[in-house]
Amino acid sequence: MEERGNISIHTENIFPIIKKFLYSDHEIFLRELVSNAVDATQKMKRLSSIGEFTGDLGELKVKVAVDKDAKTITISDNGIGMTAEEIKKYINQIAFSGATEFVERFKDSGDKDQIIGQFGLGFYSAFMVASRVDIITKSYKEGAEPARWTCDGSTEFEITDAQKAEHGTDVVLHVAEDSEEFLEPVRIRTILDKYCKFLPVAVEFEGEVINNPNPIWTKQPADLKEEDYKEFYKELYPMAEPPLFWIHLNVDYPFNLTGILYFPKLKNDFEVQRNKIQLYSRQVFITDEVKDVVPEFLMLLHGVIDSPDIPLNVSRSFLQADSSVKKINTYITKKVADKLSEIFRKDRETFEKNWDDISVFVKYGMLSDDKFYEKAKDFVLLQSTEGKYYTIEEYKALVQANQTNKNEQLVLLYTSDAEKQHAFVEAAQNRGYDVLKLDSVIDSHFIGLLEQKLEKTTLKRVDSETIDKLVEKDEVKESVLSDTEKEDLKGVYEQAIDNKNMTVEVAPMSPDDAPVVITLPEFMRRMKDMNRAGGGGMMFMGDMPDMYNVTVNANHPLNQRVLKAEEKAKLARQAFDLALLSQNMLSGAALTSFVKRSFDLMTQE
Ligand SMILES: Nc1ncnc2c1ncn2[C@@H]1O[C@H](COP(=O)(O)OP(=O)(O)OP(=O)(O)O)[C@@H](O)[C@H]1O
Repeated sequence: MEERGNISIHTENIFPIIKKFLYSDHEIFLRELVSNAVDATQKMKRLSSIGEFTGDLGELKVKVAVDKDAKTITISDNGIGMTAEEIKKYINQIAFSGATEFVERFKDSGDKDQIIGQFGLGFYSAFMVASRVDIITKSYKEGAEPARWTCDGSTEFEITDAQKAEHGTDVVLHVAEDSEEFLEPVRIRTILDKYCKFLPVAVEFEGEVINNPNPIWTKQPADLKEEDYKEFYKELYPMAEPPLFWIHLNVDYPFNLTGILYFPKLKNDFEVQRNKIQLYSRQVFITDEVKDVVPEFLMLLHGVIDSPDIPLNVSRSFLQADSSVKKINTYITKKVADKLSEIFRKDRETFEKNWDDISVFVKYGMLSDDKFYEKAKDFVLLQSTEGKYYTIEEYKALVQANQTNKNEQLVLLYTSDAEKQHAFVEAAQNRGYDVLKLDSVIDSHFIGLLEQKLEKTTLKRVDSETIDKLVEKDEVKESVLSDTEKEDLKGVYEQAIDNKNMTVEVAPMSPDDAPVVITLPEFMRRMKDMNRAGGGGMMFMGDMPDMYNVTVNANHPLNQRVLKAEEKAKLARQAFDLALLSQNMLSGAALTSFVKRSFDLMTQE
C-alpha cells in the first residue's frame, strides 16, 4: 500500500502558523500527544470491559522516549491504534479541520495568554516542534494491517505499509532544528511533570513511571483519611507547611467538577501565595492561572480543580461570561463558606486556633462577595485585646449595656496597635469597655464593611477621642475650675505647645483620667487612610499633616497646680510631653528637651 495525497486542498496551509504562534508554549505538544495516547489506552480498556475486545489487555501504558542522535521524540501507546482508513478519517480530516478551526480562531489574537491552556490544537501541535511526523500504528481489530503515516509539515501526506506486532500507536517526531531544546531529557521530564503528573494511565519515561494515575481528588471522600489529604498536599507543594484544613469538591450536576482546595497557612505576602491552584481537565494539567475560574478571594487557597466543563479553548474575556464558569464560581464559594461554617460549629476550638491564619481570607471574602458575607457573618470572629474570640452577635451582646451611647448607637472600640495605644486601651478597660484588636492591613476595610452592614453601630479607634467622648453618655461632668480658670489654662497650654496642628480644649474629666490626652479624630484618620489606599477623591488630604486634639483634664489636680505655679508653661509642656511619650510620639529635639526639663524639675523639688 502506498498512497500520497493532500490533507486539504481548500484551506490555506496552517503549518507555518502552527509553528509560529503560541511560541512560548510550544511545550504543550507533549501534553497533547500524551493525552491522545492515554485516551487510546483508555478506549482499549472500555472495549475490553464491554466485550468488544476479548484478547489480553496487558499492562496499559504510555511511553515517551528521546533519541538525541536520531533527533526524535517518540510517544508510544498500546491503545486501540488505527487502520489506514481511520488515519485518513481521524488524522487527515477530523484532526486537521479541528486544528484549522483552532488556528483560524486564534491566529490573529496578539496575546497568546488570551487562550486558556491552548486546548484544542490536538495532534497537529506536533508541528510546533517537529519538521516531520510519522505515525506507526496498528488497530486492535482482528486482522488489521499496520500502517505508517508521514507528513513533513506541508499539506501533503503519505500512507504506506508498516511493521508493527502489537496494537497501539507510535508517534515519532523528527525534531526541527530550532526546537532541539526538546531533545534534552531534563526538559522532557520537566514538561511531563508539569502536565502529565496525574494522568490516569501510567506514563513511562527513561524506565520510570512519572505519574500518579490515581490522585486522591478522583476518589470518594469517604474512602480517604486525613493523612491522604496531607500527603497529597505535600506531593503538590513539597516545600510548604502543612495545610490548616481542606475541602473535597465533588459535583456532577449541573456541571462536572472535582478537586481539593486547601487552606494554607497564610504568609503576609499575598502575591507569593497566588497561582497555587492548579486547573486540570480530566487529570490533564491545563494551567495554574485560575484567575477567571475561581473567585478572586479564593485564589489564596491552594490545591486542584478538575473540570472538563471549563471551556479551555476560548479567550479569557469569554470565559468570564461563560455560564458554567459562573456556576462553578458560585459553587466553590458556597462550598468554602459551608466548610468554614461546619468547622466553626463542630469544633470551635480548632476554628479559633486557626483564626489568625484564616481571618484575612474570610474578611477578604466578605468584602468582595456579598453572598459570602451573608454566610460568613455568623462565623467571622472578633478578637478582643484580652485574646478572647467572639462572633459579631456575641460581641454585640457583650458590650451592649456599657457601650451604647446617648444616641442609641452601639460603639465598638478597637486598637490598631495595642502596644502604641496602650494608654488608651487601659483607660477604656478601666471604664469597663472592651477593646477589639483590628490591626491587619485588611482591617481598615473590614471596619468600614461592618459599619455599613451593622445597624446602629459605629467603630472607633480607641485613641480617637478622650474616654468620655468615645462612648458619649448623657451625664454632665462637673468642673472644679471656673470658666475663666479654664480659659486661662487653655491659654497656658496653647503657649506651651505652640503648634498649629494641635487644637487645645479644656474639659472636665474624671480626676483619675490622664491630665492631658492627645487624640487623632477617627474621621480625619480614615480619610487619610483612604487616600493612602488610593481611594477617596479628596487627594489633598493625603498630604496634610495630622491634626490632633489635645484635651486638658480640668479636674486633674495637676492642672489645678499648673494654674497656680510660677513656671506655668514649663509644667504644662511637661504634662503635654508626657502625653506624647505615652503615645510614642516624642522624638528628636523634643525628646531631648523633655529629658533635660525633667532633670531640672527633679532638681528643683
Ligand atoms: N495515539 C493515538 N491512538 C489512536 N488514535 C489516535 C491517537 N492520536 C490521535 N488519534 C485519533 O486522532 C483523533 C484526533 O486527535 P486530536 O488530538 O487532533 O484531537 P482530539 O484528541 O480528538 O481532541 P483534542 O486533542 O482537541 O482534545 C483522535 O480523536 C483519535 O481518534
